Amino acid sequence: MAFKILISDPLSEEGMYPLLQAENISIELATDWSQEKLANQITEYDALLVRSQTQVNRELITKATNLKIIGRAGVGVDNIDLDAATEHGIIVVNAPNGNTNSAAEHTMAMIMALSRKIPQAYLSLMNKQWDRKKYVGTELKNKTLGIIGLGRIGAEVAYRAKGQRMNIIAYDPFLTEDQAKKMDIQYGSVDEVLHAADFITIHTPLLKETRHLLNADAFHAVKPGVHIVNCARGGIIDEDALYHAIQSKKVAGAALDVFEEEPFYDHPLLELPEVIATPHLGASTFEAQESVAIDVSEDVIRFLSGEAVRNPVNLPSVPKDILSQIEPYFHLAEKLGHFLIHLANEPVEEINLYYSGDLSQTKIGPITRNTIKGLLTRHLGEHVNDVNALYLAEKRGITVNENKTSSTQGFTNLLKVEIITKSEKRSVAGTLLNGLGPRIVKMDHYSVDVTPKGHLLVIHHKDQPGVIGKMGSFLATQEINIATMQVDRADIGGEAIMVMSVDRHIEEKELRALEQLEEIHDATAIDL
Ligand SMILES: NC(=O)C1=CN([C@@H]2O[C@H](COP(=O)(O)OP(=O)(O)OC[C@H]3O[C@@H](n4cnc5c(N)ncnc54)[C@H](O)[C@@H]3O)[C@@H](O)[C@H]2O)C=CC1
Ligand SMILES: O=C(O)C(=O)COP(=O)(O)O
Repeated sequence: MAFKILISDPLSEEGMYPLLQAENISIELATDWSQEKLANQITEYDALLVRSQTQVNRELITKATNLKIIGRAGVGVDNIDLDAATEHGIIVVNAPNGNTNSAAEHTMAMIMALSRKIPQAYLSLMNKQWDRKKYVGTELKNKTLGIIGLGRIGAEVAYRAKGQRMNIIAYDPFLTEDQAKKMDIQYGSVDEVLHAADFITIHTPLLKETRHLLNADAFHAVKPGVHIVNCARGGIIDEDALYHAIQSKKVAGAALDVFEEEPFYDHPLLELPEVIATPHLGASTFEAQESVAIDVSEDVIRFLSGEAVRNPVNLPSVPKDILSQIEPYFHLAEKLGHFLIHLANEPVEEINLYYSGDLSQTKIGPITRNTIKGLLTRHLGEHVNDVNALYLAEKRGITVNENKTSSTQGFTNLLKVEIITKSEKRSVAGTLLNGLGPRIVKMDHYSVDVTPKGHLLVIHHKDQPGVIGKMGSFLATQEINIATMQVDRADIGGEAIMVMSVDRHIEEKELRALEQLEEIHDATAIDL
């Protein structure tokens, strides 16, 4: 199958090399397309690659009926409606590491340009002014740099600023006092950072909690003469509040790379001589662009080839070593879910998963998602995937419970899936046999040994002589060949089951004809 990839923001050509080399992938550049054209054409594409410009909003996602993956060649995903992507089963991946250095270096360049008024002095010189008094700056040495958000970029900025002999005070909800000590920086709350810092730099994502984090109240709390730097996201600073804080001289200056609305030309902030600005250039280096484009291209290729991605945004990421342990169970889990849903005669209200043996020792979330995907696909179709499976279950009011148990029933690993409907409880259990692959080993309270593959026929019948013969004759008259057969019963002469694998799909009318046989209670065809 050939996949079509649309690239709607400028990506490094060298970084696209993995895509150009991949088989079955065609690329189209849409960097000059309007949002309207994008919305009209997006349905043709399997993957969309963007940076920060393209607005991947709900409207676009709703029209993207074939889209499977959105790749963000960079960190911030605030231009992508993640909820809409998840609801539509579209995985979002980013490239979180490739531009860290560049963003940190740009931040340092901004801090230094701001402290020494380099852009203003340059402009003045270009206007044939030789003004040495007006552009007297401040040293960084022994000044305090307040960092809000000490993630990848914030930490790199701290490291570099220490090279400038600055004192660092930082706040991050994940930063402990111990960690701060190890990094030889001071730990502080947001208020403490605001009070102590001569320069404040922000390195958080734009979230509900960080929107207008630096607002009029914050500018009220800062040290007079503070310099503000934002190379993270527009919207974290309230631009009007910053304008007033600079006008009132509470804030001495600001260096801004990002803005609430981009492109950003007409805001009064840009008319203030204390403000220096760049047009969102933090990640714009050859090195960073090549790196993020390679990372995101490789993840898109992995995903389209059915492999696990490295940098998922709307799925919890799983460390590589754990993923290699659990990936073999994905197939078993999906087949168990798909098998079990055929046994439900009423809407499912609850799904319980019981993990035992080796499985009780590992990360089970991704296995659960694959089980639910298998279960829901029967009625919801192929758009269910491990990105939206849990969301779709929840939307339908189905409760999903995961349990780890010690009861292995003799297997080294066992996954039992149970569904509860208004009036019944049905279950199926499977294992991964070393070297032999997945097996279904239990159906309700019956023991079986079935490879979850191909066309299966499940029969509930009365345990009495001749039933198997009758079944065989009936199938023979329909020219249905039996490949394997399993039988189990509760008690002699009581309720029994047969699970057969057969060579073709069994039609509904053939199932109903089977049920006309006296000893057969019900017959279900399951194609796995
Ligand atoms: N200007 C540019 O071109 C670039 C901008 N960025 C932006 O820089 C920001 C940081 O990127 P990374 O360091 O890679 O991300 P990261 O995820 O490694 O770090 C973000 C940190 O912010 C912290 N945080 C979250 N809420 C907070 C709050 N309320 N107060 C304080 N800290 C909070 C998190 O705990 C995390 O440690 C992102 O917004 C990203 O989009 C990234 C690359 C280039
Ligand atoms: O990675 C990020 O978050 C950035 O802001 C970089 O944005 P860009 O890819 O240069 O449009």
